[in-house]
Amino acid sequence: MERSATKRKLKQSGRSGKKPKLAHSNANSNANSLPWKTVSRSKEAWLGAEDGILELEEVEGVEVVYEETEAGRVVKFNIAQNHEDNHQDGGEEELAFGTESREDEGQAHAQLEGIHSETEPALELPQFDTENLLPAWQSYPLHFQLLRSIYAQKFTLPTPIQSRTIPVSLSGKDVIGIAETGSGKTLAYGLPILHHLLSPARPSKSSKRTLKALILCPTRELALQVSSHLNVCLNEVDLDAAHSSESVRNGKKGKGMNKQELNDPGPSQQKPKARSPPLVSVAAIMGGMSSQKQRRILDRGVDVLVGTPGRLWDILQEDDTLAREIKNLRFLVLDEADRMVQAGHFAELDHILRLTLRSSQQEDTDPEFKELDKTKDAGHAAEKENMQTFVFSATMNKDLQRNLKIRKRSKAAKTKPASTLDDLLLRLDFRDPEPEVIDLSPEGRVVSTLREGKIECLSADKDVYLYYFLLRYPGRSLVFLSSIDGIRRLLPLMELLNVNAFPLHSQLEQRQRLNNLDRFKSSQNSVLLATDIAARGLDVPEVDHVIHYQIPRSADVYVHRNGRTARAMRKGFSMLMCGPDERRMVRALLGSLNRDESEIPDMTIDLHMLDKLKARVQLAKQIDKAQHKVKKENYEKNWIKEAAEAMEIELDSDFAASDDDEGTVHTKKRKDSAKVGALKAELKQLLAQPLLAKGISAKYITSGSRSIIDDMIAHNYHETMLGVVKGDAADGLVAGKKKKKVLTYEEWNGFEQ
Ligand SMILES: Nc1ncnc2c1ncn2[C@@H]1O[C@H](COP(=O)(O)OP(=O)(O)OP(=O)(O)O)[C@@H](O)[C@H]1O
Repeated sequence: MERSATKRKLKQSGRSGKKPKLAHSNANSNANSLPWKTVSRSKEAWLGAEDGILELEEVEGVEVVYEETEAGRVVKFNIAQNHEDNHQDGGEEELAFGTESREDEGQAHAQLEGIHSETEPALELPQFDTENLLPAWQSYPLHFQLLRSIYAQKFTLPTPIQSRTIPVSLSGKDVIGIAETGSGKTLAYGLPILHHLLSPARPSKSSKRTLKALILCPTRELALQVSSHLNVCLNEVDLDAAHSSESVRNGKKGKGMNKQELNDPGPSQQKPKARSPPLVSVAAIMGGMSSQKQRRILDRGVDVLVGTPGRLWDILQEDDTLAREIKNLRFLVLDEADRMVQAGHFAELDHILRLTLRSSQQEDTDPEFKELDKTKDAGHAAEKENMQTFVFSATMNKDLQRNLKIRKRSKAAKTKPASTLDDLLLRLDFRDPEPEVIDLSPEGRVVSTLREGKIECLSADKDVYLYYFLLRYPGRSLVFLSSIDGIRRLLPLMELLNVNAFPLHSQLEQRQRLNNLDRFKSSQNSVLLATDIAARGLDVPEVDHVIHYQIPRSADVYVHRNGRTARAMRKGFSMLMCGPDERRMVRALLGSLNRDESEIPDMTIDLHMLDKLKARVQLAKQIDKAQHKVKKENYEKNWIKEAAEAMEIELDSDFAASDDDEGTVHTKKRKDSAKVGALKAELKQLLAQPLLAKGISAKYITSGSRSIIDDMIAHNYHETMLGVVKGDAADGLVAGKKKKKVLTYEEWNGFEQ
């Protein structure tokens, strides 16, 4: 049974004592056909604990029956019809990949029976006391559920891109939004979409909910993150817990409100008694996860689908219903659109976008999908006309923005396959004759809270400088390398040096990727060695440093990599490691951002300390080489033997002789591992020795040419490098270079530092 992998049992209902009425399920029914419900998870959950479990599903009121048949023991499931009883129970959990919010009884019940709960409008809409609790959000007429969530997340002020985008989107316009990394673009498009879906229901006769919003993202992590972000806004909020000891009034925290006031917004604004708001279901689909489960979620029907083009196109090729729904979307979002083309999803994205064109734009539509158009009903046709398109990125060139706005779609762009991002975006069929371009990208595309530095060194010395930086400035550091091989080489070195490092690249399994992100996130002093799959959109809170171990291949990549730190107006630091052969690239890269190399100051390096670290790194490299050699020899020998056995051939007498000579082999193996052992012991000793700055005495903290006692008393001593003053990486920048112009968002302070 597919679900047994989770080691959880299906659960019988009836904790209330009443025996549920049972109906035998179809003889062919299997675990997949049961009424699984997805459990809404917190935004952090997918990056959080629980051993990489991404999303949970639960099933209630199911009895497992074993029948002895001639073919053996057969499992059957009986589904209880008494759902009210079932809802009093806990329900069992299972790994899956979709999420739904607000499973109130009526809605879950309706879902089991295939009746959409949007058929009746809500009786009385509850309100939220925006005036007192979120004064800065007062002018945005958002659904109370969203406001409650915004309040619970302590988003006191809308970010600039949110305050510009939300009113425009709510008025029905298409938006092309460009704003710096970490500036809250997800909610800039997410809140208007959710508001529309949560707002008083329009009668719906369909038995299953149909897709209303499609959000396309370039990477799996980003797709999961976006769906989690939206689900957090839909989760039931406990305002008591969210602001237990503090309150927000007039944009200030901690003043003048008590718990009772928070949860009791006044007689006219009581919580609803009769009915919860309409259900909104947000699901994520992406490669690397069970397509069967993702299909099941789609079969149940979702309102908002977040996905990567590759997996979505795979599913679409077999799922005409979904293709039809995409043809009738209410919202289409391209998040980090420019990256999607680079991620090798070009063709898939092109196919998907073609589905969203109106008939008048469809001369070149795939014949496979043309048929689908004939089946659309009048209601869908109206939706199709209404589709709102949102294109968001932190990087989008001005020409493209202008062309998108004036919809410069040449005949060639319509008929030829798209070959560049510009072509692709120009294919978008904006329903709005005047899409709104909101460009808030800062000058030079540098986020105001980001400080930048560089280290110029020989390429062969980068490992030592990196190790120096990581020890000198502890924190959460995201190190970008340009190749997976580079990560594979660097990771064992870091491990041997006791650096808390984890890899992230496309050749890891999805679960490993998420686990590593989780481990990186859960330690305050950790290192993520990543390729550019982590460059876009990833919202890992509080990344202190971004390190460009290798120079990014374009200015956009530099901007997005840097965007993993200094998010939501927090401080952040980015460091370029530049080899002699890379200087030209750095100049070109900064030039294309209208910036000068001299704007990025050098880091000061304590050469005495660097020398000490050099010895450690060299030893670690020796160990790694020796271990690698042993592993390689074993692997090759085994591989040849296995291949020979499989092909039933005899090995060369030399090979066989050397193999037969067990004594020699063992002696060699012993020698090799003794060598590795000795080197490891040597490194262990080196790592145990304190790192002392020049002039510091190891024996007497009050002696030496520089005493560290004062630093110790002031709690300002460096924990690993004794005698070095503790400080941020930005404190280690060589002063006197041209200072970067600091741009401030006067209207938005983000989080408190
Ligand atoms: N109004 C707000 N106030 C404070 N923080 C916010 C607000 N809106 C969103 N955030 C937080 O800011 C962080 C960045 O948001 P988000 O991931 O949407 O940024 P982004 O602009 O899409 O970044 P990127 O371009 O790197 O993808 C998130 O942790 C989010 O929860």
